[in-house]
Amino acid sequence: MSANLQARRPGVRPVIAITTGEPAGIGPEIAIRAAWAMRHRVNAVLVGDAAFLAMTAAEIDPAIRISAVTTMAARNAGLPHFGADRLCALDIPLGAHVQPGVLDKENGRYVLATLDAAIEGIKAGWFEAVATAPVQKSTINDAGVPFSGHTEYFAEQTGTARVVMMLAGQPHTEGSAHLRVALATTHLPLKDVGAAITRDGLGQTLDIIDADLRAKFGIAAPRILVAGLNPHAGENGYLGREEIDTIIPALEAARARGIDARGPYPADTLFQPKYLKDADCVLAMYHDQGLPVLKYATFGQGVNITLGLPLIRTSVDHGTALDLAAQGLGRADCSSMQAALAAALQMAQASQ
Ligand SMILES: NC(=O)c1ccc[n+]([C@@H]2O[C@H](COP(=O)([O-])OP(=O)(O)OC[C@H]3O[C@@H](n4cnc5c(N)ncnc54)[C@H](O)[C@@H]3O)[C@@H](O)[C@H]2O)c1
Ligand SMILES: N[C@H](C(=O)O)[C@H](O)COP(=O)(O)O
Repeated sequence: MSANLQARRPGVRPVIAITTGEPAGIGPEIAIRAAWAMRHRVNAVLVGDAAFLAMTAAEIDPAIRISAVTTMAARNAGLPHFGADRLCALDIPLGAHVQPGVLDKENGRYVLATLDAAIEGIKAGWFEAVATAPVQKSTINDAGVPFSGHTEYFAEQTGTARVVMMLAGQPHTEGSAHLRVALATTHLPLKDVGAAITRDGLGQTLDIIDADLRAKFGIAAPRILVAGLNPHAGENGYLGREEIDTIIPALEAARARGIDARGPYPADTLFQPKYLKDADCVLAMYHDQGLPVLKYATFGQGVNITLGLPLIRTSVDHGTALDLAAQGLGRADCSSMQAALAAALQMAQASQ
């Protein structure tokens, strides 16, 4: 794991960057609403085009005031102190005019520039953490930059060889335990998943989950339940050999290192209270094995957390919702953005 990039400022209220995401989606709206609703708890700085954000904020609520800071000013003098009567925006100029709900590849590099500014700001000590609003992965690719997700981008930009995507949330069903689902692979075509699951890779993934659940979530002895890859966890090799050849040896090696990793369990029956009640995290083998379950249970309240990074990064559990953005402001729920901000704050405070 790379050295921690964050400056430690004990006793100082953490400043959280909110990258405002795809400008034609709901990102700017939910970022503004969440930051404004939580301004007495969190020092949030919106990262995006300050004029566009001010215009959007004025339409949401004329009481919202936004003060702009340029990256040059922040480089020269740091971020100014700002109170709870306003939001601060770190100004990153748009590439093109925004029409809500309509993607424009001319803004693909703008979105990346907001992520780069957040990383620069964490390294420079302007921010303690970043919470990201959703981006449209295809638009960044259309702009000529290969991009599969924030998770991979933050890993690359911080020189981190392996990170882990974990989504967490409180299920809507009353009485259900808090659910955390981590992924052994992230944004990959399904045909490439099998080859991407290796003993070493799984071992490193389990090490990261175990270490971050201890350090960032205060869980003294994390218990991780691991799903198989194949139907019925391979049915003793008759429905696939990845469990026997890769997953079971990786789990045995992890247990020998002191990690409480159990499985592989058949993924179709793993997500039931009997197993989940004593688990701190479920490790699914691929995106659509784990996330549909998590999102079915918690959609709109969940948080996406990148484990293993040398900085704190959280995000929402949903995408750009272009369908809602096209209908105008006021349709999107900002609860997940608020949860992402709260999680970033909690982790930043835990690491001070
Ligand atoms: N953190 C991220 O950057 C992130 C996360 C997920 C998806 N995405 C990207 O978003 C784009 C669109 O993805 P998608 O269509 O699969 O999923 P989506 O989450 O944007 O939309 C799925 C459905 O949920 C609804 N929805 C989403 N967020 C909502 C909110 N806050 N309030 C109310 N309803 C909401 C939408 O209207 C839609 O009906 C893709 O490019 C995807 O890669 C980004
Ligand atoms: N896999 C995430 C989800 O479905 O919610 C989403 O695509 C965001 O991924 P990044 O955090 O890597 O952008």
